[in-house]
Amino acid sequence: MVVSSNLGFPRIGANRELKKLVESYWASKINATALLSGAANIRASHWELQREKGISHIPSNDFSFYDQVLDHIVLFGIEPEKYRGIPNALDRYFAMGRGLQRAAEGIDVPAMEMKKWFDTNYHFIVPEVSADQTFTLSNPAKPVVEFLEAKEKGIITRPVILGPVTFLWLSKPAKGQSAFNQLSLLDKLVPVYEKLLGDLRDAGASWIQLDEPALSMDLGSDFSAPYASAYARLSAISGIKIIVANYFGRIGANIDIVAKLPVQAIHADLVRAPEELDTVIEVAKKNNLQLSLGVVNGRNIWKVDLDAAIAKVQNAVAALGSDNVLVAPSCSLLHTPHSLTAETKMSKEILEWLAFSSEKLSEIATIVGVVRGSPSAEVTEALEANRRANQKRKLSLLIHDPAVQSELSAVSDSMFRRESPFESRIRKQQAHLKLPAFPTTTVGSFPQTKEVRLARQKLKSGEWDEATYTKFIQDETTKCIKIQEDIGLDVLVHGEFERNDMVEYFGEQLRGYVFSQNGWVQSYGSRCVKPPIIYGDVSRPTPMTVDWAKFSQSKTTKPMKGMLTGPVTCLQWSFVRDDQPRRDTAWQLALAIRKEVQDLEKAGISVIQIDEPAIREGLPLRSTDWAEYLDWAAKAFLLSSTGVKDETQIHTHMCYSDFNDIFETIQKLDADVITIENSKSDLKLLHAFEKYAYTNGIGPGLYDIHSPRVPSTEEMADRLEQMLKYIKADLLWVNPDCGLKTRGWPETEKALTHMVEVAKRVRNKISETA
Ligand SMILES: CN1c2c(nc(N)[nH]c2=O)NC[C@@H]1CNc1ccc(C(=O)N[C@@H](CCC(=O)N[C@@H](CCC(=O)N[C@@H](CCC(=O)O)C(=O)O)C(=O)O)C(=O)O)cc1
Ligand SMILES: N[C@@H](CCS)C(=O)O
Ligand SMILES: [Zn+2]
Repeated sequence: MVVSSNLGFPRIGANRELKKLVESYWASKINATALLSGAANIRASHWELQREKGISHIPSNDFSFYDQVLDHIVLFGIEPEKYRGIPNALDRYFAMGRGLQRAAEGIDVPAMEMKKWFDTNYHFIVPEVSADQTFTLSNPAKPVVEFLEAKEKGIITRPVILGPVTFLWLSKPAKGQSAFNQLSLLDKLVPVYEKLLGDLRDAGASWIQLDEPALSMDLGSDFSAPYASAYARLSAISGIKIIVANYFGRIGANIDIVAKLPVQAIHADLVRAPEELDTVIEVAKKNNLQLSLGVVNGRNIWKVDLDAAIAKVQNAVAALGSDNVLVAPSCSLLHTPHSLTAETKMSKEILEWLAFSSEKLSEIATIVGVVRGSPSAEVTEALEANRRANQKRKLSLLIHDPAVQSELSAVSDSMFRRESPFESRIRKQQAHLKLPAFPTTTVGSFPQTKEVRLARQKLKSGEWDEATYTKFIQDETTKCIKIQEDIGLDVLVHGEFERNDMVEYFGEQLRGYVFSQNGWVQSYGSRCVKPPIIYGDVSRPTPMTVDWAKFSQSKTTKPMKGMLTGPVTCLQWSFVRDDQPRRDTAWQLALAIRKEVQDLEKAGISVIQIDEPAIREGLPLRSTDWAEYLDWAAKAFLLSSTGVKDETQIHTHMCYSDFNDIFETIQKLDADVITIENSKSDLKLLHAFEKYAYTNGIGPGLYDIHSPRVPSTEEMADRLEQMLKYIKADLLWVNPDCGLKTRGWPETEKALTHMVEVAKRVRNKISETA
């Protein structure tokens, strides 16, 4: 019988209960017991929900207090040395995620590096391994504990574990270690998996899901033998069935690796790679494998086309037999919100086109109900409702806007270029901005305190009127500007207090977008985002940020940056329509932002930052697809940014990624200044400058903003010294890694004071030696 299955459920809870629990624990408002029991309640309700929805293979160990990769670091006993002195296991765990500073106990540890999880907006903690690394299974082991927890509730789950090859592929050499082939550690890691799988079997598990999304990447033949040998050992464990899950992309040439895996089932992402259906069926048939078909999109929120999905499943059933087919989401549902239940305010017409995680489970159950034959009345009605909804979406008058389409077709080459090259622009800009050497700035946001968030909640609930809210935000902005002046920063920002989020805020003001009330998705740790939804052609009915920019500039004589989110980031961090190429949507966004940039310039704003933190994240997983993406993505940024005079200084900002791969594209964006994350990745970014002589202004972040830890002046001065080895002094800016919205005020002021002190020191040093 065809099996309904799930690869992972969003862990934050229907109303972000996990976020609230974890943050209360960090603030010492609840103790560990309350945290643990709250978490157990969340897990129980998710397992129950999946059972009610009719899912047979329900995942466990998809829950995490911070990040699933961090969980594996603990599971395999490879916490870096510097955290081992922290006595309490939970505090040690969180310290790795977010750093810990407890002066009284002499504890001062930074967070481990965080990176984007493949091409998603989820961030994972990067495991650190040394060439002589040893691994031990933690006791108790989290996957076993959570399996037993579900079993006690009568649910036999399918534990989800990150596969050994992907785990090592994601890891990096520990600090101080020179590069080595992490795969060489596989032989030492596999015994830990053997023990874990054996323990899970003894606990009563029959299926285990090993996630190997590295199979979506360009791996090369070096990976073939390690995959084969690791999985040969794991499949020798009797009494357990293994499903290897690939997601986020096509398997491509790695199909040769997959075909040799001696496991019981494979999962393929047929949303990202629909063209691979025949290939995976063939491989499954030849190798006597069960096949899990990822036919419901785990990365987007549109209702599935049930007929198309059913046809794919029927194909597989015809070839493999119904006992060998599983129906699944394309990837874990971690990347879509919990459920549509709370959406009471969205346009009914659009709401009907959507499916969040819970609704996706129903879609899976419906597919299975149909392919099993003799569908119930409920299944038949679900199928018909799906057909009606998708048909209505196709024909809806809300989607197409001829004005936007004609503007898009009128885009010309000159709209991708500034008037003059950087060398002459920067002279004109400097004549008017008169900035010192090593100008100091910040990336945009300042602490989004509880008060700021509550103010917005009061506005939403009607407790405050618009005028009261605006006055509150104006006061916050004014205070923030004064603080920056007191600290001595050179180019100021308004602090972004009026924004709930850097993408959602724009989504709320653009046509072609709707936003949800409760469509939260985990971004990292306890932090969530509510991606707005692009359902149609995008345009800007009225200026979006000009009033705030004018207000802020009026409060200071220093340059105030206009602050916008770039088109690729708006695209990447929204749920995007799937009925036209992403390029077209990005360029529509770019045209809207271009108008905003021009309006800011007209309003007297002479420095405008267009953030593109997600440009690297959008890079396709396979390098053969890079050139096409990079071309349209760079053009989207250029389209948004080049419609201004030479005198207007365009900044951009990037974070959360390894940028070495796209350095040439960063140069092509031709921003006058880029502030770019750098501090957590051990200055790896700077090595790119050995290859490429970057020609425009650049501020590699001097400190990590994800941790409440205050970096010392010396620490940042050292970093700046390092940077000077790679970057010409007259191009170098001094700034943090990213915006400060997640920080508190006390640490923000201290850290920025140290940072400005560093800039002053280096200016003095340079003028002494001149
Ligand atoms: C820069 N980053 C961003 C990414 N993606 C985005 N879409 N946006 C980003 O900024 N990806 C990469 C990184 C990830 N980094 C972060 C950093 C910080 C957050 C974050 O702080 N998220 C907030 C939610 C932000 C938000 O939308 N706030 C709203 C609603 C706030 C709220 O929860 N209100 C409460 C009431 C008030 C209260 O009690 O606090 C409620 O409704 O119950 C707002 O400000 O109005 C978070 O809290 O997680 C995300 C990604
Ligand atoms: N301007 C934004 C960029 C974050 S990536 C901020 O400062 O929060
Ligand atoms: Zn950033």
